[in-house]
Amino acid sequence: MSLPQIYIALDYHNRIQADAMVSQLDPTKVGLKIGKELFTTEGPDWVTEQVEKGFSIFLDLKFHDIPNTVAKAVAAAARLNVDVVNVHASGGLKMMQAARQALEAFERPPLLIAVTVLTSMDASDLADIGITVPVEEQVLRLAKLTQQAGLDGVVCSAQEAPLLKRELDDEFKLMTPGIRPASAQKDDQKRTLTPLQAKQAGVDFMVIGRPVTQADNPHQAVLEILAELQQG
Ligand SMILES: O=c1ccn([C@@H]2O[C@H](COP(=O)(O)O)[C@@H](O)[C@H]2O)c(=O)[nH]1
Repeated sequence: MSLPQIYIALDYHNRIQADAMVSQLDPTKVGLKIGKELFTTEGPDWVTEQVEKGFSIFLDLKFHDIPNTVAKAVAAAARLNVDVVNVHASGGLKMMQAARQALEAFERPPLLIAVTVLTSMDASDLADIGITVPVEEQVLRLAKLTQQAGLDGVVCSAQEAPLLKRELDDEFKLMTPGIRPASAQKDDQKRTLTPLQAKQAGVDFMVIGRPVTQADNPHQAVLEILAELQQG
């Protein structure tokens, strides 16, 4: 089964808001990205409801812990029949290998990807945590480590897609948040591209949240993004 090109980030506090949004979305056109806030409030049953409606789900819980804990968390996520799960690459090689191994028992495992450098960070944010190399270098380093651990791809900015597609296996998937239509505000995102630019940069999947969820007409906002992508 092929996965949708766009995942809508449902950063809502509870199911009342999220259900209202989901009812405007077409599971044949977009997937849903469920993150920490909604998952913590509504839990796995709400995720299962969305799977049963036919949506492809990216469960974006960004696990980052000791290898044993992450392996068990990733397996628990896979039992929800979601299509994509993730960890933080900065958890290290052994943590990622343990996560990979935990999915071996599944007949149809989700894609397992790792966050490189959050799209809300730039070089000065990296310097704050002691990383003084350019952002692209750090993203590439973590992406190579992720590939070495046998994962399926990374979360990165679309800005890094040309570099990663050049340096890594073409099958290695790129999931890119920080997507902003030209008219949208950047919010807390620092490394952004428009949907069309991201497509032309070679990304596999895009995550789009506020430009859709905060739009006056979310359904129309999705249609406009899909139309933009048809151009490229
Ligand atoms: O590097 C990352 C990793 C994850 N995210 C998540 O994607 C969405 C983006 O939402 P927008 O409203 O389009 O900014 C959000 O849920 C983040 O948790 C990311 O932005 N960057």
